[in-house]
Amino acid sequence: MSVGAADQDEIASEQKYFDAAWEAREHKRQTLGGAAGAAVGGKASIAVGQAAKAQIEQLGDPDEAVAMGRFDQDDGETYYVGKAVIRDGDGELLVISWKAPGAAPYFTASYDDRKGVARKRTFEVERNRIVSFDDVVFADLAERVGELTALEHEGIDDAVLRDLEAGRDGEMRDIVQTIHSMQYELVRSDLEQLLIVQGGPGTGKTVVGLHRVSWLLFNHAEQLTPADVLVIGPNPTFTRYIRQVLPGLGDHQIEHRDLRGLGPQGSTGREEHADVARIKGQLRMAQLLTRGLVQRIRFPERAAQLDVGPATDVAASFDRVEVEGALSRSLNQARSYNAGRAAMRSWLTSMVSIRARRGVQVPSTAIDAALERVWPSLTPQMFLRDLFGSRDRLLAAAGEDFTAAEVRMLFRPAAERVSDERWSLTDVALLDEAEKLLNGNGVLFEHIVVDEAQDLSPMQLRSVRRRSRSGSYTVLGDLAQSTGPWARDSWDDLVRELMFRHPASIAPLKFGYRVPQQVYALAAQLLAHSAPAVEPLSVVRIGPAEPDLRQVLAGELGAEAVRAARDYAARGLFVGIICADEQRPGVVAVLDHNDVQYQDTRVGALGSSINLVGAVDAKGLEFEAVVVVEPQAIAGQGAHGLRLLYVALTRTTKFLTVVHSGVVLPIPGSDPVEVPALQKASADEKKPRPAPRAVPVPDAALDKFSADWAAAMGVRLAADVAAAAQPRLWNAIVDAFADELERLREE
Ligand SMILES: Nc1ncnc2c1ncn2[C@@H]1O[C@H](COP(=O)(O)OP(=O)(O)OP(=O)(O)O)[C@@H](O)[C@H]1O
Repeated sequence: MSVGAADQDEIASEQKYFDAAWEAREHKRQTLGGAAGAAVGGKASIAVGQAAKAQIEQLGDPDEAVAMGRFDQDDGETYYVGKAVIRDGDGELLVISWKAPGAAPYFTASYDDRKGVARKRTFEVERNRIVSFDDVVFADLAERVGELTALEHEGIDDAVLRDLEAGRDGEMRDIVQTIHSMQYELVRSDLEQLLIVQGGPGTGKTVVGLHRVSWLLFNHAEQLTPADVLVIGPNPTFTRYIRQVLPGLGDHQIEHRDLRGLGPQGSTGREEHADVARIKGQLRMAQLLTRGLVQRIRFPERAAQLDVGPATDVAASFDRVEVEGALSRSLNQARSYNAGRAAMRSWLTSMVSIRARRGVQVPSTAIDAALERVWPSLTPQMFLRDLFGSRDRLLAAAGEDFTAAEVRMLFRPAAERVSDERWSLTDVALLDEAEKLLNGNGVLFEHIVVDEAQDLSPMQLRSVRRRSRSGSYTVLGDLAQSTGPWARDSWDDLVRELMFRHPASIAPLKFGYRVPQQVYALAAQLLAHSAPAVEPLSVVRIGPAEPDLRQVLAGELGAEAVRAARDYAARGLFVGIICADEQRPGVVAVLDHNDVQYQDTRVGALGSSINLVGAVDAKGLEFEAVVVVEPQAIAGQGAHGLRLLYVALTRTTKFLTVVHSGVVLPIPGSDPVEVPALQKASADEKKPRPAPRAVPVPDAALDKFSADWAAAMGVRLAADVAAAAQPRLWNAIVDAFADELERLREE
């Protein structure tokens, strides 16, 4: 219930409390600011200054309200809950942090399990001024249990609905004030696990993942610093959309990366056929790369010996047997290609100094030139360009794992210069693999959040896995939105690829916060055809309008879409035009012809008014009004086009216009799907909450990982040893794997 005029006294008294807390917080900010400013020379002084700065950041914005709610316990105690803890001059707690265990009742109390809470109050504020508040008195709810709406049953109160009505722009906001108890349980669940959050569009997966990071940093400060956390999203636009959430929660310097840049070289938009993308996403590519790289280490064909120094003045010579012996030893002892190369260089340097004529100084360039002939210096980009640009190299590296046809598909002419080579999204994971083979593992993270994880290929998962120190992840995704070459119908393979050391669990989120009832009723018609195993979600609110379905001639799709978008924008709404690739030029032509200001999200950011978004890139984003152009074309984009259309139709928080040339939902005649609507459901329809599903950890999880590693490193090559031209070298490779396995076991 909301306050009326009679509650003004109550607001005034609350305001006094807010004012006092604000004074205390700002006083602390000033004191800390003084400490930060005074920290000039000296290590200790700088450390104090940095600590002070970090504390200031955690206080949040001076304009922000000191608290978002409070709860009154049965024992008469009242706690105000805010983003940061605030104490008065005597050290008395005025506000507790939402992340503190003591704040849990604010999020978890319900009418049937009050957790000792009599009343929960949620404030509506403008800066630090209280405008209104909503009270939930749990005893009242329990008394009227028979009359409760389904929303009240589920603990979704007026404050949530009010929050959802708020305007949207190009940046995601935090939801601290209204985190639902199911979301809160996920936010605070164990650090030491692979947690997979499966939920339909707009169920709050992303916000849950980000709030979980903030909660974990606060509650596991001894184990986790901001530098230990990595957040991975699908593309740069999405990363920009979410990147203010954690700073808004007081957590700065957390690394955000996107799949297009998760490696030593980002994607530069190379297009490739889905079949090629599919091959390149498979784990056997790791073996191909390993073999391809090892094959770069060899005694020069047809050469009788390896000479150091110019032909006219050779300083030292080595025969095939001794060079191959040295190559084997160097490879055997090394953890990476470049570490082996350094070992080989040391050997050459010391041997040359022994063999060179007394008094002759052999320049290091001569040693480098000889080394280059047997063990070339490579970057990931050089290595992959050479490999994909040579049928012979590909065939040799493919071994028996790839058919000749597959090798032909992998081949592409190499660009003249490495810097001109264009890289596809799937290349990024291969470049990352190459980087690991060349230089060993890079920075490791204690906790990794992976958003929109439903589309990741095994090679991309391997890229993620490589960055994990301990197997602690939060994976967010929706199987019903899984599209592309790696569309999946279960999380099993992802668990297999990512899990080590810690157990895995899959937890559902089922309440749809973003999409209004009328819009979801349309989108959910697709589910039975596109993802029959996935339950439609329960929508928490009714929107302002039915979907606006506009049929036009095929040639007028762009014009009508732009007209609809401009009308929405003229009303001050944040708009997304979502279309298939084939419709894009038509829409762009109309936008440009009419001088419409818009942002193309392909360039990596959202604008504040009209945005043009590809159906794939729309994943994870939301707008106040969405114009979906020609659903049939979106549905025709790839094998999981209906899922892509489902994504497009579920991006709006308020209005949806579908501009089509005849078909709104391109599915064979089907019965309408009953969408569970919390707004409409009666009280006794309350369903039990699904519990997180634990995925048992196979005893052999670590062994399995080791086996994968061995396979990827090419242990299967053992079979090739007999046929190999350089048996000693191959034996060394196999020995090197044994070494790697041993190291992994120790880890
Ligand atoms: N408890 C909540 N209170 C208020 N708003 C919420 C709550 N949970 C989610 N939302 C809002 O719902 C919208 C969707 O959230 P989010 O993007 O995290 O969903 P998602 O499940 O990741 O969606 P998608 O599957 O499309 O990626 C956001 O605007 C978010 O702020």
